[in-house]
Amino acid sequence: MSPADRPRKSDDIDGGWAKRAARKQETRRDAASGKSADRDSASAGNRGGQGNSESRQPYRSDRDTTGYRGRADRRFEGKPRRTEKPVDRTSRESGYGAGRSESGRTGYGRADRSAQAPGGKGARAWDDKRTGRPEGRGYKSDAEDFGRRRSSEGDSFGGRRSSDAGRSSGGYRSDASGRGADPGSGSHRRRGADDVGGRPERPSSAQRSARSAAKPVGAEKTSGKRARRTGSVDPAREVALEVLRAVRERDAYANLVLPGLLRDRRVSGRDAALATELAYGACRTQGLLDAVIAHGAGRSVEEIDGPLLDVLRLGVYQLLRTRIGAHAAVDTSVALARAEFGAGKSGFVNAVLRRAGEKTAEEWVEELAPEDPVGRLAFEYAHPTWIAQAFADALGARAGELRDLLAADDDRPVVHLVARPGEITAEELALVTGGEEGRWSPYAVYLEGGDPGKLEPVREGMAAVQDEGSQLVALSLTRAPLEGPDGGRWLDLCAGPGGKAALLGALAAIDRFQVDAVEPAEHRAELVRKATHDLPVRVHVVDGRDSGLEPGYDRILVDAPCTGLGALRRRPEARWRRSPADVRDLVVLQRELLTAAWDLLRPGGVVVYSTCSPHLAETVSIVADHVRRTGAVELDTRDLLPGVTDVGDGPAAQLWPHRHGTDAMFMAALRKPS
Ligand SMILES: C[S@@+](CC[C@H](N)C(=O)[O-])C[C@H]1O[C@@H](n2cnc3c(N)ncnc32)[C@H](O)[C@@H]1O
Repeated sequence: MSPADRPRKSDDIDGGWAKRAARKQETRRDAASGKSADRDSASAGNRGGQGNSESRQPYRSDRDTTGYRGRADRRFEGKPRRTEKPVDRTSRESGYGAGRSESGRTGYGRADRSAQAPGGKGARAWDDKRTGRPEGRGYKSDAEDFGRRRSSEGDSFGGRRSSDAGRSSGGYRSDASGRGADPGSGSHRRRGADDVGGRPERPSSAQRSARSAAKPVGAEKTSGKRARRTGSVDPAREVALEVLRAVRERDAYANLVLPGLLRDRRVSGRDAALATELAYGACRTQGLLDAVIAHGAGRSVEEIDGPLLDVLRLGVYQLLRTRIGAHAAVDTSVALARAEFGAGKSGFVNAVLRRAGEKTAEEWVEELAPEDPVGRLAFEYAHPTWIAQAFADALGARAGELRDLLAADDDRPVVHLVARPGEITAEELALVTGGEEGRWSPYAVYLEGGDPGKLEPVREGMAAVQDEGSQLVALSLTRAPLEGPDGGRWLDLCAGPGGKAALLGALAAIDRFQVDAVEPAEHRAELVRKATHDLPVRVHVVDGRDSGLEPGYDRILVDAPCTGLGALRRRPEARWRRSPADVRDLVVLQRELLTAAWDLLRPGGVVVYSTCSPHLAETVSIVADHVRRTGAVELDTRDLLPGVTDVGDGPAAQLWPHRHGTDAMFMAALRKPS
């Protein structure tokens, strides 16, 4: 039986988690104060194969009546637990249709208005006029709730989509599902010329006072005096604009830049949530936005100055993909442009946005999308056509699911945690975090919101953020049947940043096995070291194609460098950075890495080849070529994923965001004939 399949849930979880967390803290304190290493090793558990038998089943033997259950009950007293609440998984995981309106609009207008005028009566009256709700009916608290939420993209900040907020905050749900879900109804859906026509509405006094503290983007570099004088740019949009600029000018990753900016500018709560939505949303939908901008400007976007284009993208995103009021979208964009470039260019921004606001997103799709079905869907869901085509090819006979897939790809992913085997069970982790146990991996927990970095089990290294699909890849390696006994030599040939190496290491520790982890990039190797520091994992900073490691491994994971097309939802700008040329380059490396792994594998051993891309050239083509060249025996990978449905016709397995709620991970298990 592989370690992954051992009984994992304690009969009684009292004491286990809390006691182990306390031990870890004690160990760290002792280490800091130089206390005996003997006691450290005795109390910290038994890593790296040096331990006693407790390391094999630590959470079974580890009980304490003062422990976990009592503490958890006290800690979560009065709070609803997600495990006790029926959850509409289908709607959350296939996301788009239920979670967002058909038009892709999100409910950020509410948060936005609150951000501009916290509790401000003027802004609220305006809001209520447009929504038809009785004045003052609780939108502020909805927005606050929304502001506290986060996405897995945002690392430490960010908001979840309106529908998610609605699920937990009651009042907002009917609003989102009623008005937002129907593309043809509701006061926010269609904006006539009166909404955006003429000059933008003068902001309310509450809006003006909330904005007055804001310092315009790039004020120091560009037009500081003018910017300070106008003083009408809100901090959320300033930050979002800076993210767009960093992505465009420096090829930065939005989800790496944003948290630092929010911290530096002290933007938090609702403003942080709004900044996150605007920055990520505008990055993600760039293709659609640019088509509308080019149409409105009467020239291609390449002919528009980059910084000005950023302002336009931010504005058009608000107009087409959020329920932020048209006048607020235009007004704030014009203010940003004026602060940055002066009155002349702000007039250009005003004109382009007015044109963009003359139609809904659906109407722009009707007018501007290509006619072929894949190109049209790609345009509608703001994906490059070649990527949508690659998805359709990988879906094969079920290419009819392309719309669902693209929609799920546009949705913010739910945060998945992995409960480190031997440290904490998924059941315990779900209770501690208020999360929900995963559907497919015995170690997965879904988190509704919040910053996972602040959770105690994560801080203590007992759990980590990891997509459930990635967990299944690591588990499939440990479950694959070998010929002959497992000698306990495992290899992760492409390990950085170490998510799968950590799960493999935790499972290996239970059997006192050893994992070698290869990563050629030093900074990524350092991340592997951090992720696996208390596990039996040795990190080698070498090229996997020429590692110099001793052959004879029982199990090898080749989680190959790939285009990442299966994880686009995690990297807002990624889809516009990739090109078909990347595929051509990467398949060469992928083939070479799989060959190198094969040479390091013992007869009867198993390689799992995986990618976070469903592109056929990176997946089944690589495997078929390898089988042809080496005579590898292709195992039925579906057998290694018990309970996971709908992963294809085999022998390889393909996960999908719209079917499984995971990244689109591909995996194939290959055994070397004895
Ligand atoms: C898809 S990522 C692996 C993710 C990792 N398994 C995890 O779960 O955290 C691919 C990794 O392969 C590394 N890589 C790139 N070229 C490589 C090579 N020639 N040999 C080994 N690893 C390589 C990349 O630096 C990257 O960290």
